[in-house]
Amino acid sequence: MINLQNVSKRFGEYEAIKSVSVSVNHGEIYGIIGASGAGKSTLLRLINLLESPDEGEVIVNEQSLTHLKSKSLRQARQSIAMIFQHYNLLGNKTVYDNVVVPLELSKVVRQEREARVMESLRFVGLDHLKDQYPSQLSGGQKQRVAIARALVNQPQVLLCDEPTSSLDPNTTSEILGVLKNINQSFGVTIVIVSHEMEVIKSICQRVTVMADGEVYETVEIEPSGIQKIDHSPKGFVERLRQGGDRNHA
Ligand SMILES: Nc1ncnc2c1ncn2[C@@H]1O[C@H](COP(=O)(O)OP(=O)(O)OP(=O)(O)O)[C@@H](O)[C@H]1O
Repeated sequence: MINLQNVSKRFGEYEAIKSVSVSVNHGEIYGIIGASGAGKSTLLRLINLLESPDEGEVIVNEQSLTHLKSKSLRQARQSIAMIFQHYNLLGNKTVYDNVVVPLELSKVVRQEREARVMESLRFVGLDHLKDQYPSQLSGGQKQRVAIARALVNQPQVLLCDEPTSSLDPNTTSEILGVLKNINQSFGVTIVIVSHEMEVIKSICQRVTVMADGEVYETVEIEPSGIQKIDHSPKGFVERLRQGGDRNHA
C-alpha cells in the first residue's frame, strides 16, 4: 500500500532521513517510534510529499508520487489524509466550516457537502457541536474535529503525527479508539508517529524504530502482546515488553 524505497531527505547539510525503506500493508496500523529528532515526522511527511525526497521513491497505492506534476499530486493527496499533534484547525471557522474545507478544495458539489460533513461529524460523535468554534472545545474534541476533517474526503490512508501527544491518558485512549474504528470500519491504512510506547503498543500491528534518520529495527506486535522481531531487538523490545504507562522511547 505504502512503499518508501531508499528515501533520503536533507535540510541543507543535515541528512534527516538516510536511505530509508519502509513498506506498509493495505489495512494495517503501522507505527513509527523514536527519540526526538530521529526523523519520524519527516518520514511521515515524505509519504504525502509534504517533504519531497532528495533520493528514492515514494509509492502509495501502486502509484509513484515522486515525479508527479502538481495537479496530479493534488489529486493523489486526496486519498492521503493527515492529522497533527496541535490539530491545525482554523480558529476563525466553526467546526462545520473546518470539516467542509477539504470538500471545497476538491470541488465536491454543494448539495453533497452537508451530508458528507455531518456523516463525518457523527462518526466522531461531534455533530451536536457543529456550530462551535475550536476555542470552545477540549483538546480531545479538537482532535475529533481534525479526524472528521481528515475523513470527509474518504481517504485510503491516514497519516497521524503525534495525534495524542497533547492529550491526557483517558482522552488518548478515546482518540486511539476512534482511529481503530476508522481502520476497522473503512479499511483505512493508518501510519502513526509517536514517541509513546503505550500508544504504539495499543494500536499498531508493526512498528519501525527510527534512530538518527535511519531504521533501527522493525517490530511486529502480536495480539498476545509478545513481540516478534525482525532483527536487533535489544533495548526497545525489552522496554515494550515491560510496558508501563506512557513510557517514552
Ligand atoms: N524544515 C526543516 N528544516 C531544517 N531542519 C529540519 C526541518 N524539519 C526537520 N528538521 C530536522 O530534521 C531532524 C528530524 O526532524 P523530525 O521532526 O523528523 O524528527 P522527529 O523524530 O519527528 O522529532 P520530534 O519527536 O522532536 O518531532 C531534526 O534534527 C530537525 O531539526
